[in-house]
Amino acid sequence: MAEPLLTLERIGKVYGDKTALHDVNFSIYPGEFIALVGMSGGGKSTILRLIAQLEQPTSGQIKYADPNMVTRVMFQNDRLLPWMTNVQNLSFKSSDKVQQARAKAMLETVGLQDFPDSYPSSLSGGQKQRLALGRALMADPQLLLLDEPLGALDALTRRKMQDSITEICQQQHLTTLLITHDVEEAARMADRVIVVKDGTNVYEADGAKGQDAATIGTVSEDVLNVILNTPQEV
Ligand SMILES: Nc1ncnc2c1ncn2[C@@H]1O[C@H](COP(=O)(O)OP(=O)(O)OP(=O)(O)O)[C@@H](O)[C@H]1O
Repeated sequence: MAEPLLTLERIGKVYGDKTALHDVNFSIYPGEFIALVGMSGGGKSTILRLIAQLEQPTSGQIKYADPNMVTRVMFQNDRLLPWMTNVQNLSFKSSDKVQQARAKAMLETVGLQDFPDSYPSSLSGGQKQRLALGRALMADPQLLLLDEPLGALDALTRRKMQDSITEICQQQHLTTLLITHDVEEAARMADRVIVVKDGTNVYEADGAKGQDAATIGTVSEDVLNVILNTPQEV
């Protein structure tokens, strides 16, 4: 197996008198799609912020294969720039021809090639998230972090976006970490599903990416049981 892109070792995070994380341990390997699932308040977003180096752990360490690893985060809120056109949101109005060509190609990758010159306000919720994904990918991240990116979408759009994101991540050979409350989403999209509960990773299952509905259902049920009832130490 390849060397991990990063490894969390005995990670703890304390805010004042609140322990958000204690003893989190897992590795992320190149090219894999991991989903972190669990109930609200379990510590998923804190893990993501530590991996993105937006905050430092209180104890333990994160070992990065490349200390200058490029990460990008995609949030539920698209954070697009409303005064720029769609293509400008990707090129940041760069006059560099290569950057402009990359932005156009990226619009195609995320399925928005027909709307380069309109503004984000004219896009649907799903399309805005596609553009936000494209913007994150413009940085060529070694690790893509998805923080509940589909949480605000209606059920049908959400389903379509799950498939699109999985496909794009696979095509681009991205390493991806998804945070979601939605156990079925995790099972459908991920190679590996990690359950985070009460500040620690309590369970891990193979995901059902690219598999049939029955397999997705079995994985979801298994993971849901752990979240609701029967924690086991990894
Ligand atoms: N900046 C902070 N200051 C104080 N407590 C915090 C801070 N950030 C997180 N916490 C606490 O740490 C715990 C874990 O929060 P975290 O947001 O990581 O959980 P989560 O699983 O991502 O939840 P959600 O799914 O609701 O985002 C919670 O009890 C939360 O209140």
